[in-house]
Amino acid sequence: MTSRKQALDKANTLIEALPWLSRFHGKTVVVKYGGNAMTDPALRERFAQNIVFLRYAGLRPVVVHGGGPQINAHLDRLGLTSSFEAGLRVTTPETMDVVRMVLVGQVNREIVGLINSHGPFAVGISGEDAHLITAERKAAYVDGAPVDIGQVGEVVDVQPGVVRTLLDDGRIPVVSSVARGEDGGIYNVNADTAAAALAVALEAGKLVVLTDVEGLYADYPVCEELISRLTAGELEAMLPELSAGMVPKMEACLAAVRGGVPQAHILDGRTPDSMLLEVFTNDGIGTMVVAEADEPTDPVDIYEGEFE
Ligand SMILES: Nc1ncnc2c1ncn2[C@@H]1O[C@H](COP(=O)(O)OP(=O)(O)O)[C@@H](O)[C@H]1O
Ligand SMILES: CC(=O)N[C@@H](CCC(=O)OP(=O)(O)O)C(=O)O
Repeated sequence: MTSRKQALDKANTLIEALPWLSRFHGKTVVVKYGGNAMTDPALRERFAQNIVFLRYAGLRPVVVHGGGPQINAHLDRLGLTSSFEAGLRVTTPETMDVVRMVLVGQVNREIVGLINSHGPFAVGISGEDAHLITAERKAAYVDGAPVDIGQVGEVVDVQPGVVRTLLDDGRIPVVSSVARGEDGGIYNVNADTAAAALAVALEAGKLVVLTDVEGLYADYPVCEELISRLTAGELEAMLPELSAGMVPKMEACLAAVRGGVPQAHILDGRTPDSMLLEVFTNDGIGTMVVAEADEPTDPVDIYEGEFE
């Protein structure tokens, strides 16, 4: 039986969520779900519950998913290899076929299915649909020298109408990071980059990036100093030092806050309910990026501002 103390603790947790519920009610939250955070079935189910919880709590969640490990597994099965430059997959036409098939045909369907076991919410779309994401060939450099990374896309336009329509209809859009090109081509956009571009276009209240580390470490790969909060300027200064997958991730957070999204978060997708803890409790977890040092992120500051 639940003791009086346990019951009070539960009630206090719910009450603690109240100012956060008030602050984020009706706000769009773009959640980037990374391929490395999707590998455990129990965590995947928990992720779907968290997303549906956000929806019932009155937020407007949009999921943008990756699937790097799943693409790698499929390439392996086909006996194909691919390499990465500056955290981006070198994408030949043959690789592009696999990327599109795995992201749109497999990973997107799995996430939609998981969410829809809780109700008729999720609708899967590709960035190609209704001109949602338009990209052009991205120029890449390694040590200052240009390198050909093939059909990797740089986002040049986002038409978020289809996502807004789904949100207005109470749905949860689940978006694959494949984009159309104005040249008639198809482009492989890093999912962190796609999520940030969509968050800016939707004027989201928050970008949440779920991955397989606690957040951004100042001392990677030692991993003892987690950075809990940093400004866009501080992040920009760190970018040249970052390695591998963290490069597109942190560039995405920077682009989001510079594009007007008030806060961007890197959270550990291996921690059950990290999204709920981040959105609805006073416990800061992971790494938060804000535009300026004095950016108000506590709901109390917001109330004072509003009711003075
Ligand atoms: N400074 C850093 N702090 C944290 N992780 C880092 C850092 N630099 C590089 N990494 C690496 O980046 C990885 C996350 O990127 P990635 O593997 O692309 O994840 P995802 O599949 O979630 O997009 C981490 O697992 C970690 O190994
Ligand atoms: C250009 C580029 O690198 N695209 C990524 C798209 C998927 C992705 O971003 O997946 P994660 O979020 O799981 O890393 C790729 O081909 O792996």
